[in-house]
Amino acid sequence: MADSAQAQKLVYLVTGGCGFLGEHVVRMLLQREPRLGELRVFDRHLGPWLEELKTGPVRVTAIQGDVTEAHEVAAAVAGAHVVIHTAGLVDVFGRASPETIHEVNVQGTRNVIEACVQTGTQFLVYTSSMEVVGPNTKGHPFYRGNEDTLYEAVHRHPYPCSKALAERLVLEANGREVHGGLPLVTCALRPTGIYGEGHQIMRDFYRQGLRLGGWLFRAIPASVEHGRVYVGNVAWMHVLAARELERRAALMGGQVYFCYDGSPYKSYEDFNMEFLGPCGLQLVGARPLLPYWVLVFLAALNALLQWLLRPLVLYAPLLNPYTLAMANTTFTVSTDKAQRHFGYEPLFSWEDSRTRTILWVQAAGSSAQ
Ligand SMILES: NC(=O)c1ccc[n+]([C@@H]2O[C@H](COP(=O)([O-])OP(=O)(O)OC[C@H]3O[C@@H](n4cnc5c(N)ncnc54)[C@H](O)[C@@H]3O)[C@@H](O)[C@H]2O)c1
Ligand SMILES: C[C@@H](CO)CCC[C@@H](C)[C@H]1CC[C@H]2[C@@H]3[C@H](O)C=C4C[C@@H](O)CC[C@]4(C)[C@H]3CC[C@]12C
Repeated sequence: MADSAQAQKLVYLVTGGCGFLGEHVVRMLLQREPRLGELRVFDRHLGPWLEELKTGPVRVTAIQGDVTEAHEVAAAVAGAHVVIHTAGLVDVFGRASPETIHEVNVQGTRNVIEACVQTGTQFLVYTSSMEVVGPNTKGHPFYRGNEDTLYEAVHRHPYPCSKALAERLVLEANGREVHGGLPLVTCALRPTGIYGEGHQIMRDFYRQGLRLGGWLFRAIPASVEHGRVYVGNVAWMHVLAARELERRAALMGGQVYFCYDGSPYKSYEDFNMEFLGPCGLQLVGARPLLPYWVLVFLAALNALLQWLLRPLVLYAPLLNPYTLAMANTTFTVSTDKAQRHFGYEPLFSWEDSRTRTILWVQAAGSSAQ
């Protein structure tokens, strides 16, 4: 007799499935979801690596589409059992306009929810962000916080504003009746800063260090702790949450979960050195080389230049008032809610996550030369 895993094959849709996190979610589903019958990968830009997945036992369907186009989303969602909505415009550098960020992150999410309701898809996992909570614009520390920790969430930047609005839409949609009469079950996962294979900012820091002869210069005090999580564990948490939403709908529906693992709490720069150090870079200075007010001045200058140059050229450096505030504010998470609600335990140890990331940085760095 066929067991239940064989009896019911499910159709999953991953929006943003060709992004940094999305690719890991896609690969994780193929490796670790026994009930997977078809995997739809929806993205504005499809990756060539998808081709190699099409030869495996699970049907992989690549769909080029835009989450801001409601009809494209509805066509992709129709017939899917589960949607993992990870597509988003991640921009804290001022590359995209606030309107575009809102359109993709908020309207795009609204389109996904409405598509679920119209077509009868019952389970929706949303990739939110720690930034729906903080760090806030006042620089208040969030130290080993959990989902119930009181914190003054004050957003001004378009990216966290959009993620907070989108998360609220997803949570409020929990319980809505979908086509066919069943209730929609939703939850939101809030990763801290994700790292791992495919992390473009890490690669950029590496290349910058190489250009500077192997040196990086400390700008942030080592005492500021920043939460980070390995991409493989974030992907695993999505797969588990999606799997358990059906069985534990009453418990998980409408809930948020911080996404975390055993990665050490460190400053943003010291954490990056865990990977960049073994790749030959050195971080100069036990303390920041420039006084904080100089960084504030440089960040403000960058913002001014960005505004002045906008009609002519896109000037979007790493340092701006928002990224400086983020890097300079302690924000760390410590929680067992995901473990209690759906049995999440990190799949990759810190040592494993570190080794995998180092190997990737080395390969990404050498391919750039
Ligand atoms: N990177 C992090 O540290 C981090 C932390 C917390 C949460 N997140 C969230 O995780 C998700 C994935 O982030 P990422 O770091 O992998 O970013 P990414 O830019 O690598 O991936 C996003 C993907 O979404 C796709 N996309 C963007 N606009 C689209 C549109 N209009 N229609 C269809 N597809 C579109 C992109 O092509 C890309 O493949 C985002 O929702 C982000 O807010 C990221
Ligand atoms: C002042 C610089 C000296 O070296 C350091 C600047 C670092 C910043 C570029 C990054 C510091 C914190 C990062 C963000 C954080 O990890 C969490 C995020 C949440 C996620 O939803 C998207 C990415 C990001 C905003 C991430 C972006 C880069 C930083 C601001």
